[in-house]
Amino acid sequence: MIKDEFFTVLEQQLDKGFPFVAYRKPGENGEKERTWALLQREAKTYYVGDFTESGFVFAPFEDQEKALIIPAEVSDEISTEYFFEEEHKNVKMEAPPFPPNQLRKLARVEHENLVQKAVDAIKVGEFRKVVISRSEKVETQLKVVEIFKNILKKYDAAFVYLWFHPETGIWLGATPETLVSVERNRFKTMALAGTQAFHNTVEVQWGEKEIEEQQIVADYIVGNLKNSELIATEKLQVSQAHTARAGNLLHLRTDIEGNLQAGASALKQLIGTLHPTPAVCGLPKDVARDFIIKNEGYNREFYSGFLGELNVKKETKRNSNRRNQENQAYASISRSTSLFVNLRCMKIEDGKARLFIGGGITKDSNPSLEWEETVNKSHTMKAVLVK
Ligand SMILES: C=C(O[C@H]1C=CC=C(C(=O)O)[C@@H]1O)C(=O)O
Repeated sequence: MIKDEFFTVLEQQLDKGFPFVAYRKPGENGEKERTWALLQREAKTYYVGDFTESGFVFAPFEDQEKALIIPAEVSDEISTEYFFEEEHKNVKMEAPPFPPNQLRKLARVEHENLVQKAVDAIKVGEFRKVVISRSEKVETQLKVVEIFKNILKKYDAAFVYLWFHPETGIWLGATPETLVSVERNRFKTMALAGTQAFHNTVEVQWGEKEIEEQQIVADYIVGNLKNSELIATEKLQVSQAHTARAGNLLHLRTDIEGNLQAGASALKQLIGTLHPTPAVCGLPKDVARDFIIKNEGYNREFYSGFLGELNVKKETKRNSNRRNQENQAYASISRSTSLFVNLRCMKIEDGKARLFIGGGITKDSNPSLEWEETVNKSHTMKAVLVK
């Protein structure tokens, strides 16, 4: 489908009030060459049951039972060509001129106080790490589809999306974090944490605080996978932590992959094991989650939940080795899943954008630097709200 037609169809779907998602995946294998959309044919609400369904899922931070799905069988799929422009890639470090300074001062004090409270709780041994977040409302003159086009233009290394559902409203984002991808029985995940601003190079030094913060995430994921009986432990591969760019930011990342045991409930259990990771919640998970819910003072909704393709049909052409069929290509159909953590995202409310941003707190966190980090992270979405 040609680009203009693709975006017109999205606008029409919004006008009708029917659920849809448009997205582009990062990654190799030409995946980022196409932008896809799944358009539900009616306004009905569907929830994920046992994760054997096929479609696109959108799950909140807190209650996995409330994960919505746009099922493949009641939707139409369309796609258009890759849409990324090199000159838009470098996000300006200066934020666009919003919101008003007074509001920001108050938000800063509140955020720094909460970070300090978290540091104090860590120092007395209540938990080791917690992710503290906030939301911020900003003006935008752009229509939703124009914002999505900006996201497509700027962020080629992220999973980028525009989601609409009458139950959730409109969400957009450009996330650097994979929750899990599964193809046949092979799964991949990552431990992503630690942040610094990108200044034209990925050859950077990391401080002790960031190294520890990311190590906690990696150890947690690897430890839980090994204990879960869901995977073949001897096949688990864990990379060294390396620097990965996400727009105007850099993070530390460990890649983890392995083989998933067979069984209909394996994917559901794997997701339950991984979500929410200490990259968005904390450690130990339950105590950190309680601290977040009690203290953050707002509802995260779908921020730091997860989203993506669930059990979508994939056709791969292979050459048969059988003697009398030599070189004859045959297609095999498999199912693949690509789920991402919903970070660097926003919700459109009354024509304004509500941005969601957070950061990992450990015993060494400095409240004022943590505030600055959320401001830097907010630029990922602010940069697409202006022409
Ligand atoms: C929680 C967020 O980022 C996570 C992912 C990467 C780095 C993070 C950090 O350095 O704190 C966070 O754990 C967010 O962007 O809102």
